[in-house]
Amino acid sequence: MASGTIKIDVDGHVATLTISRPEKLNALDLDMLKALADAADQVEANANVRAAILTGEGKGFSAGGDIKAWGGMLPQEFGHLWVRHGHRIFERLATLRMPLIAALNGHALGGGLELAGVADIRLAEQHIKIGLPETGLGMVPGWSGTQRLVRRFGAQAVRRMALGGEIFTAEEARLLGIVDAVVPTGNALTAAREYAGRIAARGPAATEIAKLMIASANGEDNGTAVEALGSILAAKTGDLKEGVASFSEKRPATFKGEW
Ligand SMILES: C/C=C/C(=O)SCCNC(=O)CCNC(=O)[C@H](O)C(C)(C)COP(=O)(O)OP(=O)(O)OC[C@H]1O[C@@H](n2cnc3c(N)ncnc32)[C@H](O)[C@@H]1OP(=O)(O)O
Repeated sequence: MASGTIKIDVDGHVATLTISRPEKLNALDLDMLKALADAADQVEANANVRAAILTGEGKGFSAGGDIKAWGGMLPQEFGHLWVRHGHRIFERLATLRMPLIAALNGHALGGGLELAGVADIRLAEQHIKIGLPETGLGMVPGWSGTQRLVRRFGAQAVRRMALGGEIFTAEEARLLGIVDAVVPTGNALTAAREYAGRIAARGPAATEIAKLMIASANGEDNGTAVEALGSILAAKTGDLKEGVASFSEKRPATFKGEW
């Protein structure tokens, strides 16, 4: 039986994904990773969705990777099943076509902060704790805490959390640029819905394109954003229509250079 689920609710142009394993503060094990990937696929397949929200059920956002799931894992399993697999799923979420807002209703620690880090905007309730406590367990941050979070939050903030074990309040995290705004306890989801409505009212195609361009400028994409934009552009040309038609009609293509 799966350990927990990701609940999906779509309201108008906004999808809300809720990490639902409240009795373990939404700690993430392999089942939960799979559920996150499935949820990303579902939301992205819905052409009506222009903004998404990620939040947690109960009092946690996510207390990170499920420490108890590590028991008995061989080092190579840890590397492949846990870390590399997690990378792929976090990358899937970071590259959702629509902006993603993390509504931090509770603590975001370790893998929970790495998960919050895939979002485009982070809104945190005032009482929550934010940190990367892994080295205190004899482990390193493994779901891009030393990579994506360094690019997005800056190396110094990550050094303080990962090397010094500092746990930040929401306000400290805001001052460091880790979260974008602090809201009263109980208000993260409402604030995220307001922000999502603001995004959804803007040009959806332009917003998607801008998200790709920002990822590229921030060195997050290994060139794939340029490839995605180039494919969209090529797909709109008359040349593609002619190329596909010529293939089906088994004749040489006659290109007119139609953009
Ligand atoms: C690649 C990724 C690596 C990682 O992410 S490593 C993990 C990094 N995260 C942490 O080190 C945080 C671990 N959790 C905590 O330190 C504490 O929790 C909190 C400070 C977040 C909250 O403390 P309190 O409010 O007292 O709750 P509670 O009784 O400790 O937790 C409630 C239940 O949730 C389980 N739980 C919490 N975090 C995790 C976790 N990361 N992995 C597995 N289980 C977790 C507990 O064990 C317990 O469950 P039970 O009632 O059955 O004992």
